[in-house]
Amino acid sequence: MPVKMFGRKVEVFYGQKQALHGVDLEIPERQVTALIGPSGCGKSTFLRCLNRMNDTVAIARVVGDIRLDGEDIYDKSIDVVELRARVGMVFQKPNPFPKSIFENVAYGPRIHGLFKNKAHLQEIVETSLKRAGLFEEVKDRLDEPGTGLSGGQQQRLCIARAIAVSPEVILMDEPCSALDPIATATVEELIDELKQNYTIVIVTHSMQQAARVSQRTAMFHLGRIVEVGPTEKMFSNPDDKRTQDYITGRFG
Ligand SMILES: Nc1ncnc2c1ncn2[C@@H]1O[C@H](COP(=O)(O)OP(=O)(O)OP(=O)(O)O)[C@@H](O)[C@H]1O
Repeated sequence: MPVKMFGRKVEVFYGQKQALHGVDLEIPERQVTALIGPSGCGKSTFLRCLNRMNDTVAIARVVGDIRLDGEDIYDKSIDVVELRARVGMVFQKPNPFPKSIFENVAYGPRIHGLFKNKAHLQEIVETSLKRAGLFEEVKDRLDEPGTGLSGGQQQRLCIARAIAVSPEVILMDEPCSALDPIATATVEELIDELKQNYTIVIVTHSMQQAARVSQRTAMFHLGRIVEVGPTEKMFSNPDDKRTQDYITGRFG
């Protein structure tokens, strides 16, 4: 698999406190990479480096080399708005805008000027909702508020919103933690389908979820990656004792 993104010697500081220490990670194209590890080990911090979300945290400082298709995403020439369209994000808590279902998905294409005319915008919205596995459930009420959907539907709406700007990479920070088991299963199936077209990086606290949806897993501990490899191996025969202890529930 070609490498879509990589981080090399990534260090992140929040003020004086160092949250990541020399993290190296390659993200293969069109696969799902899971980031696991105990609370506070730096998973979300690393995820947020991949689309420069840490720029929004005043005290955060990122050091190291992070590349998308070989290009340094922290280079001065990089337009961060454009970067975040290429590397989209889905958050823990579904966060639809207080707008209609249609406008939630149309928002990105509107601000990025990605459509030729009204019919084209409609087509983008419909395709994105279909890819997010939500279209059939909402096609008759596209003008109703996105906030009126169920939690699982809202999260798929947020995935449709991310997809609408044709991202290459989708970052997901515990996307199912606010969902019930049925909605979680639907979103997990969706993630599995999405990897045909997108590179996905997911932070999860659920070992079962990491095992179900990812092909590659990176285990974080105290701001470092202690082990990374094919998910199957990580969960059946890990090399590092900390991985073994974590996946068997002995800590974290
Ligand atoms: N905005 C911030 N300001 C200060 N410290 C922060 C900030 N965000 C994260 N940290 C610290 O950085 C470290 C790593 O946090 P991070 O959220 O990346 O961990 P995590 O592995 O994603 O944890 P969790 O699984 O609990 O979400 C923690 O010690 C945390 O307290």
